[in-house]
Amino acid sequence: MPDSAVRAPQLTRPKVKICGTTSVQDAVLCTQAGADALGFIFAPISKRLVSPDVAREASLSVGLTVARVGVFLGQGLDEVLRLAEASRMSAVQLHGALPAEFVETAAQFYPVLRVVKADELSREGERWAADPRVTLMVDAPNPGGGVPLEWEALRAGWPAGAWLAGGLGPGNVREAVHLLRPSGVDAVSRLEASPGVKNPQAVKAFIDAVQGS
Ligand SMILES: O=C(O)c1ccccc1NCC(=O)[C@H](O)[C@H](O)COP(=O)(O)O
Repeated sequence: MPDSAVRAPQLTRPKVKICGTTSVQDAVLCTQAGADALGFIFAPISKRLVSPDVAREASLSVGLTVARVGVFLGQGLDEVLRLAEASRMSAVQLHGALPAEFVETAAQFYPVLRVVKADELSREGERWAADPRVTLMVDAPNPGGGVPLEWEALRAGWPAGAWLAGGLGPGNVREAVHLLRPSGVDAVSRLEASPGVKNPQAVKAFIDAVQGS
């Protein structure tokens, strides 16, 4: 059966989040290329770690309509909220094994992009389905690792509204969007010249590919 016979056509294109912003210059570059959201990584283990001061300046440089998402892994709630506030984030992205209460409390302050692994999707999808403050994002086990997921295997249980990350780039994002119809896509590794530094051509090609999908 052709794909068009089993799925309604997507009426709106997925939002595009470009992660790992470490400079004002790259924040402006991604915004001008058409990004809907920029990710700023505050997880200390990341090779794309950004300081709150730079994130704040970048956040204030991109105008009203671009979301600024603070990315956290292995950090306490106090630290998440403190860094998000200091750097003028408009949302938080929470990785790792966390109790639902953690996510719930964070959602009282910021919209949450809750990152889950493929095998957590069903349980977490049910948990947050009725909560508009929490959006699920499915990512590879190693965030920022540039490794794509098995999209076909995700199709059957894909929840409405979920976002997709993991090894997306200009060359494969159209296929992923076609298969899963995510509400948003997120990428970093395949859009960089080096860790933490964007490749302008790759950023533009990625956003253009999503907008044309
Ligand atoms: O990218 C990192 O270094 C990182 C480190 C720790 C936690 C999260 C991290 N990235 C989060 C993202 O949102 C990435 O864009 C996402 O994992 C996709 O990355 P990639 O597969 O490289 O496109």
